[in-house]
Amino acid sequence: MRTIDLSLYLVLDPDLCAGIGMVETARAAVAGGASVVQLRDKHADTALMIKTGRALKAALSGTGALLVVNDDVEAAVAIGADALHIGQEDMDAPTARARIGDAMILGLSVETEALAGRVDPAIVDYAGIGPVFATSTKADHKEPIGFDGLARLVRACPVPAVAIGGLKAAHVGNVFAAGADGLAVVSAICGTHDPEAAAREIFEHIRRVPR
Ligand SMILES: Cc1ncc(COP(=O)(O)OP(=O)(O)O)c(N)n1
Ligand SMILES: Cc1nc(C(=O)O)sc1CCOP(=O)(O)O
Ligand SMILES: [Mg+2]
Repeated sequence: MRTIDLSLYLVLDPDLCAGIGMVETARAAVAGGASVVQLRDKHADTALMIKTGRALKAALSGTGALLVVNDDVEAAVAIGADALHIGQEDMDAPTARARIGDAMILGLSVETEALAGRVDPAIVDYAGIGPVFATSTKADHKEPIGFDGLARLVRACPVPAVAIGGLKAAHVGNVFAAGADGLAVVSAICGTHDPEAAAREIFEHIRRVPR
């Protein structure tokens, strides 16, 4: 059984993290309560993804936090990442599963109710659902779905779900009320003057959610 604690899911951005770097940002966020760290670098080639991913894997070792690699299946396998995350336009889920084997967690982006209903729980372990709000972090994001849309997609989706897109600490209650298992954030942590404190603030909101 491939399981993942989606409660506080940090997605790294090399530009927003430029001050202290992605590895130090990840370390700080995990100290503040992040349960997952995704390496997302849209400009890196596979060699750089592998180099950064290995450094992240070493930094996360022993913390319990999981390392996810975005888009690059070859890098995910070479790093020995805990998970690969793909979008609808990256690769189909059966192909990704065949490439990563049975043990690695597979996450899939889902932007509509129809796509949520088509997720195969035998292949995909969690869904990234969004964008909840418009965000400048991802220029090519789809139409925002809001919390009502999030709730609809979560209901239609047969696997655990993490909400993404424009989310901040103040949204934690709405995210869990919509039925999601956690929130994925970039700018709420990356590039803040104190990523550990930023993560801790979100984590404290999560701890107070009645579950
Ligand atoms: C947790 C999570 N959810 C959604 C995405 C977006 O994936 P995708 O649609 O493939 O877009 P890019 O991130 O690759 O630009 C994600 N990365 N993580
Ligand atoms: C990486 C990503 N994927 C999205 C999606 O909707 O699939 S939105 C997004 C960026 C989220 O950044 P921020 O937390 O700074 O708004
Ligand atoms: Mg992608």
